[in-house]
Amino acid sequence: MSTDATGPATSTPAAPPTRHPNTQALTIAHATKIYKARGQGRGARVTAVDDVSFVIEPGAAIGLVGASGSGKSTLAKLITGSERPTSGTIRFGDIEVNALRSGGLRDYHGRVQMVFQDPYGALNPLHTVEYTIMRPCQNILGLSARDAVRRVHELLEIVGLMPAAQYATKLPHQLSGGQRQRVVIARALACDPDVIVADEPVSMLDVSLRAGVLSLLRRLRQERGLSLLYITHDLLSARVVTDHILVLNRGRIVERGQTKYVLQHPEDGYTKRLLDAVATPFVRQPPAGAVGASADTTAA
Ligand SMILES: Nc1ncnc2c1ncn2[C@@H]1O[C@H](COP(=O)(O)OP(=O)(O)OP(=O)(O)O)[C@@H](O)[C@H]1O
Repeated sequence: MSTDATGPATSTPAAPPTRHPNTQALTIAHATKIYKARGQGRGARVTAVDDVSFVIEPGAAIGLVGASGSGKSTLAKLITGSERPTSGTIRFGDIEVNALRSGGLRDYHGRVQMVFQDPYGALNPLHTVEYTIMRPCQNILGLSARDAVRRVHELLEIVGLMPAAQYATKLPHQLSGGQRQRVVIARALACDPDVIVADEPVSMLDVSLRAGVLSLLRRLRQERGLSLLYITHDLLSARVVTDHILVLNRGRIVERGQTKYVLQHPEDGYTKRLLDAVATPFVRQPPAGAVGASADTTAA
């Protein structure tokens, strides 16, 4: 993986699928993040993440679930290296994320990619789909312009935007929310990451578009061996894409285990309240053909 972000390497051979099996675990050990509290006077502090430890094994899909303000996004920022923990460590294989500086951090971002909540704000309205996805192919993988275009088309097909040529020339405002989120996911896949951290990736989408994006994430994980950290306040969607779940309350993990088991047998009162806030009968016994069972891969 190139550390040179100055532009495409014109002598790079044909754009191959550069996927290599991910063998690295992402290890979060005793991570704590304390901020100065906003608007609460001098010296006031808020502990956004409090002594959190877990491991994302290669190919695992972990759900990080909690109500608003529980610390989910802060934890995502610590994992992607955009914030440093007050104490504790984040490691990817033998890489200590907190110690990375510009070039190392750029390489790390090639391996651990983020998909944000807002597909409307995540894309530059002036850039075509092709240009948006090409840039990481060139900057991080070092592909030539021609090879990057080829890879863009391959990625558009992977995320179900077909025919790729039709979508490549579009601007964001010409796409639905679900299609935009697929472009965001294609961009995240462009540099062939090992891990995707998806922070509420469907919460801003119309309900009718959510199933398609969730099944895409599930399929990508199965087909490409990606590890996934799926962050949400919505236990139903976590059930669709994750095997294991961590429940976060006020920065602390209050419950963890297999997703299906935790949803059926919650032990912590906070998890029970989160579950009560959704359609409990659905969680316990999903009907055939429900969102969680959908194999939809259409470009919603
Ligand atoms: N930069 C910051 N400065 C001060 N406090 C912050 C900062 N970022 C987050 N916090 C506080 O840390 C706590 C956790 O916030 P965080 O955004 O991580 O929660 P969240 O679970 O992602 O919430 P939401 O689902 O609403 O996005 C909150 O009390 C929040 O106000």
